[in-house]
Amino acid sequence: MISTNIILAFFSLFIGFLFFRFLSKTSFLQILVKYLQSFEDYFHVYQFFTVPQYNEHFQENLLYNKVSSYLTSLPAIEDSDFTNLFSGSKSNEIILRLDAKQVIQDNFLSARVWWINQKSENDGKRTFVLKLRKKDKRRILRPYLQHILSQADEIEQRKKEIKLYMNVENEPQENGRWMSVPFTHPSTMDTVVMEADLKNKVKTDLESFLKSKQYYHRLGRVWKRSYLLYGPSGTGKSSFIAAMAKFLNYDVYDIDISKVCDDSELKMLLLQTTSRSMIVIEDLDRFLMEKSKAAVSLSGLLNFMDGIISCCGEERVMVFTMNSKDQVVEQAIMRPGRIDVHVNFPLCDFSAFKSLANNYLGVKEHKLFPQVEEIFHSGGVSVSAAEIGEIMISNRNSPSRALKSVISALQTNNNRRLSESRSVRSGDETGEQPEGGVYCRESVHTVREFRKLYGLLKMGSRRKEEPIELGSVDKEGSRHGA
Ligand SMILES: Nc1ncnc2c1ncn2[C@@H]1O[C@H](COP(=O)(O)OP(=O)(O)OP(=O)(O)O)[C@@H](O)[C@H]1O
Ligand SMILES: [Mg+2]
Repeated sequence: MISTNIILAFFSLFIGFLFFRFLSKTSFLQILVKYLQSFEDYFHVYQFFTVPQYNEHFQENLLYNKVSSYLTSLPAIEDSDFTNLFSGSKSNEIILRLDAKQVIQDNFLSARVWWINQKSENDGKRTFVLKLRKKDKRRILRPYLQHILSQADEIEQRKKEIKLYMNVENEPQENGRWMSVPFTHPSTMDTVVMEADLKNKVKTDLESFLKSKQYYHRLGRVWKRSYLLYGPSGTGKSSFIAAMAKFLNYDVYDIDISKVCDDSELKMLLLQTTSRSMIVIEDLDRFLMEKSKAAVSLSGLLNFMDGIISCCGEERVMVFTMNSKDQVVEQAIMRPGRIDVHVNFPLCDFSAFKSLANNYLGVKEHKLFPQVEEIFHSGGVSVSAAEIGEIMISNRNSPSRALKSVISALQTNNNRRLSESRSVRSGDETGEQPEGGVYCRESVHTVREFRKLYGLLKMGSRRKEEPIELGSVDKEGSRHGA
């Protein structure tokens, strides 16, 4: 009797095991859910809305294109039983498109809607048909269409090829005072060597700016965000501008202020920029030092920075660069609201060196690394990522040779710095900086820095906007990161 029970127990376990295996290996559950849903759908009243490809005058219906972009971005299209694959405009891009009569489902505000791709058998014209439950229509139709429009805009923005605009002297071009070329700078957020935490903070800041349209409008403020990238020459400021533009997929308007003949032209240049663009003024410190000779006045520049002349307060990011902000006496430039985020670009330290070795030489570890680390930690090294990068590029076929060259360059640099500091101590205090004029200090993260970022993320709750210092700075404006 006991043995029969044991056999029965084993048998039911075996049947149970087979059943679970059947469920996990087949789509039985999916089929069941699908049939249950179709059964439920049977008991609703539906409304249909068509979005034809052309209007009655045979003009293209822009809404059709937007719906098409939106639908191709839905995860549901990947999950449908079959779908069309096409190559996109970029070389490695593959686009999924609905087939004729294909239906896909979308969810919005907890309601289910369906899109049917119809093709007329008579004239081949296409139409998207939106099917939704009558009881949901009043609640979701308008917000859903708005959602489609904004999503489609975002998709278009991401697909757009970005351009670099430069201001030209005297001769107005097709784009007014701007001349444009495709923006092909190879730097990206991945290739710029920078402390990971700092890079993430800037990315988060940019993302949060993109989402803040309503917030800025509610405050009656121009929807712009200004960044100051400062640090010695060759530390990656311009490369980072390119990376930011690619991250946002914004066109870049690079203003050469020496080519601007007066304040009104500067205004004009700003007015001729499009929304969703990045406006760049490099070497702002140089302009400030030579402003008595410059055609643009300080107040013209301040107005420009405030963006008060911007016609409609549309989405713009402004980026300024400086080698050092210590020399800037015009604190009005730095006033909170004019420059919102300060990002420090320090000279190279050991961890930045390791990232460069990884990027440029494909080397993560090497027996010469401890020697390089020792030189960095002995202090007094002042080299930029650009200098190290150049040595690595010219020796890229032999990582060992590249590292030896870096070591000898660091040692020479170190000795030079030592002898210079000795001569300064022995009374030769001319006030001039050594060649390169750059310093190297260890990286320090202050609690304040994190608090500031935290404040930034809670932008909506801040009463008084303050500039945010990303990357801590010591007295000499140097900090390290990788
Ligand atoms: N942090 C970095 N990460 C990766 N590459 C860097 C970095 N800094 C500099 N480089 C390399 O060095 C070169 C010069 O960098 P970049 O022009 O961005 O420096 P910069 O700070 O703008 O200098 P400057 O103040 O002289 O204009 C570029 O080719 C870039 O690839
Ligand atoms: Mg530069």
